[in-house]
Amino acid sequence: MKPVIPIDKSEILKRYKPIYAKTHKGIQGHALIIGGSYGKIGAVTLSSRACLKTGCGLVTVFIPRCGYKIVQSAYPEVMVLTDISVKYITRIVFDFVPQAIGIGPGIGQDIETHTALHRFVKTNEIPLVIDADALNILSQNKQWMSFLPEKTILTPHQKELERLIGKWDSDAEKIEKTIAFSKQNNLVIVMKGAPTKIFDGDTIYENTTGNAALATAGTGDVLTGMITSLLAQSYEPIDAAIIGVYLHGLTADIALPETGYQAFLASDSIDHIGKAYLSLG
Ligand SMILES: NC(=O)C1=CN([C@@H]2O[C@H](COP(=O)(O)OP(=O)(O)OC[C@H]3O[C@@H](n4cnc5c(N)ncnc54)[C@H](O)[C@@H]3O)[C@@H](O)[C@H]2O)[C@@H](O)CC1
Ligand SMILES: Nc1ncnc2c1ncn2[C@@H]1O[C@H](COP(=O)(O)OP(=O)(O)O)[C@@H](O)[C@H]1O
Ligand SMILES: [Mg+2]
Repeated sequence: MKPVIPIDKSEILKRYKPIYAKTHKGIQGHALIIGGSYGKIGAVTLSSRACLKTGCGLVTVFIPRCGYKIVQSAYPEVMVLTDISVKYITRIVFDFVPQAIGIGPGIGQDIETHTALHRFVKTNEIPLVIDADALNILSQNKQWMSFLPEKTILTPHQKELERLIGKWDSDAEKIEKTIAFSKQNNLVIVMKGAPTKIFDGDTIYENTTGNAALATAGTGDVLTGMITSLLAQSYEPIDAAIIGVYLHGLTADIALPETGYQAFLASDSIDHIGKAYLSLG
């Protein structure tokens, strides 16, 4: 097996592109975040704010109708498109071309959402990040994997990973199965945990930032927004995954002296994205 590559500051500086002084929102990338369902609009709200705070120029969310006022009043900077259905996503339609799409936070597993996801993956060619319940739906329909754009980024936590690749008996077997899954389907796998590992075939990266403060609701939704943002800003999928995971962990390291482990919230992660960027110099 190849040596595991640590994701540290030097690895990030090889990939990070500082902002061009004459840039404008029209070339900073337009990201689309698709997700939310009745009671889980918070997931896509967090994701969309994290996406903006990570630097892309425009962010639109596609959500069920029940989330319209929630997202619009929480974050006026985010644009909102709604499904025809009130509580779940049933048909994904949008009238612009995003540079990247993040799908899954809070999307739920209604049967009509399965159909909507199937229709979406069959036709979508835009760089993609898949998380949460969209991963769980994909796990139940593994034949859809062949529709995904190459190097689509999947961000499973351990349970979601198990649903995707099946159970393992040891850490070594988990790694082997994840490499095989990444290779077979030509995917970037962000295996979330402590620490998070990223698989690009048999090349494995291991994050050096982050701490137990991140063990709280919505931090994964934040990560999805951050990686989608970087993808929309024209980073290669592997670079978007690596920089996203590093900055996300760093938000918790920077916040820790202020919040301690217990009082840290996913929103604190978003609030510290700026300082995480500044630490890159
Ligand atoms: N405010 C919100 O609206 C929130 C919505 N969420 C959404 O809720 C839906 C369900 O997601 P969940 O992940 O909670 O549910 P899942 O059922 O997918 O996963 C949680 C289960 O996995 C187990 N597990 C094992 N190892 C784990 C690990 N390392 N990390 C996390 N869980 C591990 C947990 O104990 C639990 O049984 C998703 O669509 C998600 O986006 C969550 O993100 C929480 C916040
Ligand atoms: N003990 C820990 N140390 C470091 N990172 C952690 C720890 N616990 C959770 N995380 C990170 O927090 C995030 C949790 O994601 P996820 O389980 O999808 O949360 P949610 O679905 O609630 O948004 C992942 O990025 C994971 O790596
Ligand atoms: Mg999650």
